[in-house]
Amino acid sequence: MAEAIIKTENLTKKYGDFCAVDNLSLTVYKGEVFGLLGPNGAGKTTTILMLLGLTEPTSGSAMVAGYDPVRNPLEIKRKVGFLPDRVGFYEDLTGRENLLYIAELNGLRGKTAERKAAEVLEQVGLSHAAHKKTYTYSRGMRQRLGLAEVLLKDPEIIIMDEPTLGIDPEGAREMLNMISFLARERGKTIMLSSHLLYQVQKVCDRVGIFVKGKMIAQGPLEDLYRQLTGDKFVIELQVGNGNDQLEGILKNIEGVTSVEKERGLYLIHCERDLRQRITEEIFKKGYHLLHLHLQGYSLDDIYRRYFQSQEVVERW
Ligand SMILES: Nc1ncnc2c1ncn2[C@@H]1O[C@H](COP(=O)(O)OP(=O)(O)OP(=O)(O)O)[C@@H](O)[C@H]1O
Repeated sequence: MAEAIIKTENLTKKYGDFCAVDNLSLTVYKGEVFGLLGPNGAGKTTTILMLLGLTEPTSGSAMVAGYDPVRNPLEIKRKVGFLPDRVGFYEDLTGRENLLYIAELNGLRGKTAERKAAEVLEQVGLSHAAHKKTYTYSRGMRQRLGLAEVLLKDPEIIIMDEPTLGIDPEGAREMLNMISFLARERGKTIMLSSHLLYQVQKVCDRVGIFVKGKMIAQGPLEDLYRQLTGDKFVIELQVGNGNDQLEGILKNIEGVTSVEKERGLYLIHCERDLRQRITEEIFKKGYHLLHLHLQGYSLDDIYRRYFQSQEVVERW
């Protein structure tokens, strides 16, 4: 069975009467990428700060890599690397010099420190900029240098607050690839927070969805999607020459459970992925296919359903 490496029970943080994190109970397993997802102000950063022992919970408890962040903040600092959403450096030093400084603070010196700095710079794709002063770095480069700093410590767990925020799409993709690599190839456990749902969904094994301090759902995206829709598959179809018979034709396909029509788009609910079968049938009947799409386990779909329907949010 997978080993829990982060576990919180009824973790709560109040600022006066305002509850920033409300009875959070979550488990993150060793080696997984867990996404803490939700809009701005949902309580993601506050949760991270509690896990790092940087702010005390009002009530509830947390266990991170076997330690209680309130009682053992130094152990947590040793085991957990943290990449904040804005990383600070000594701007007049080069990337490499900044790393050597951090290496020294972590007890690494001389050739060992230099070797390690070169290694992590290589890992984050910054070798070419190692000798440039950090004030010349772009935001994406700063994030990568921040990650290099984290990797110097070789932590068991890496927590990242909005790792792709403000980075161009190419840079964001590279950052996400690095996250995947660190989890899959290096066995790191990664928790990241984000409100950029479509971006991070590809790398997260499981996600927790946060709204107004409450975690309203957690699990693999696929499960969350199924819980929400109750369907296994929904296929969108649009044809150029639809007529009254089409709905009946679609309903008659074996495996189709129901068909809805929404502004010229047919939503075909099916027991399995019937795209090929549907395509064959509509061609056979002489319809012109304009659009055929299997609604995926997209976080955007989940986000829309949870957040944009005020009714649902209130119910939760
Ligand atoms: N020190 C504080 N004092 C009072 N309220 C705070 C404090 N820190 C955070 N909050 C409030 O707690 C709520 C949660 O903030 P938090 O930063 O955890 O959200 P978030 O999900 O990380 O969002 P963002 O991405 O915008 O940082 C917000 O409404 C914020 O204004």
